[in-house]
Amino acid sequence: MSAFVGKYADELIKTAKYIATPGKGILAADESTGTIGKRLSSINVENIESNRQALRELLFTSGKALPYLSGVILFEETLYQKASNGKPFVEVLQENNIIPGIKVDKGVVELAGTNGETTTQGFDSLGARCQQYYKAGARFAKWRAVLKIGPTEPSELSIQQNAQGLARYAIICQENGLVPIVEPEILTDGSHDIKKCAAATEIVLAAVYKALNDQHVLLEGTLLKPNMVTPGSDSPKVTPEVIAEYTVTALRRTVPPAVPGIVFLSGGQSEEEATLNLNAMNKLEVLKPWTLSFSFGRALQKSTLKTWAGKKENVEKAQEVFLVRCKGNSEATLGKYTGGGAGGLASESLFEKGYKY
Ligand SMILES: O=P(O)(O)OC[C@H]1O[C@](O)(COP(=O)(O)O)[C@@H](O)[C@@H]1O
Repeated sequence: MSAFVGKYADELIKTAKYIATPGKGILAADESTGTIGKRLSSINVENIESNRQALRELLFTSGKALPYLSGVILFEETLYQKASNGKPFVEVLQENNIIPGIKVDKGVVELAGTNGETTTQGFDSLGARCQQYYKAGARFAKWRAVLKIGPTEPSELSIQQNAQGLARYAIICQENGLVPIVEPEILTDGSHDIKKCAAATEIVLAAVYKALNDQHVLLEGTLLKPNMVTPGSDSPKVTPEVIAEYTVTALRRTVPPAVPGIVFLSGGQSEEEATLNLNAMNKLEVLKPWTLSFSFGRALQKSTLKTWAGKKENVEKAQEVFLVRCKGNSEATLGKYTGGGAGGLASESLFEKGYKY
């Protein structure tokens, strides 16, 4: 069995490697219209295109924060939007050496006969959409599979369906020049301990890499976006060092060294927690053959969003707050974060029970 080496192979490898540059990470700004609506309503801002554009412009023109980013994930609407000076967002990012990426999944649907487990939709004309997105300047993609922990979950059905789905998505992206970010997110909901999360994470990742291999995916041209291994949201918290130990162990057991980078999701952790956990992983003195970095949505944007509050006069202040988070996470990719980033605001938990994206 060998990997598919199509016409984009060299470019895929180069792109994935660049995104995984130590000291840089990904801003996940790919919230679908429904999800961004929730974020905007938290600051009493209406979910209309001009407000979505204004938020994205604030982020993408945060001059000093941009050197800490290697990629930004966009939602389709944003890929074709422009800054208020008329420059397409794609160009704004490229000029700052940030690779534009695109969310290509279409959300999740329930798997019949399960206890609320899901599979991800979006295969219809996926190849054609990837071609269009490549033409528009995207060079990587994201597809999110969602799994949960329960008495009998994740079930074998959900593990297999989601692994196959991620692998099929990944190879279609590679055939069309986009580096696939493979995201099997195990939700943090529940009262389980960290060991249970570790076991679920290992089982899921092992299935994902088997499926990627079966579908001839070129691992060197992919990135992984996993959950960190933590206790369930209804269990007592543990230190970043414990999270780091369990997370890195699970990854070392399942993710091949051919994968250049692992970029974590934040999954409802507070901004500060997510940064401290990433930092602790990078401080661990064990062999880690991949870059460990971030692809945070909420944990990069929450305090920025609050500071902005939808008001033009707050843009500059909000960009300063965004810089603090980006710089802190950049330091965390090198194990050099000393903490205390943005004060109280950044320590608020972003977790919502049974969160529907
Ligand atoms: O359900 P949606 O709209 O795709 O959004 C899911 C969000 O979750 C992510 O995959 C991870 O975000 P978090 O870091 O906030 O957990 C984002 O990339 C994405 O915006």
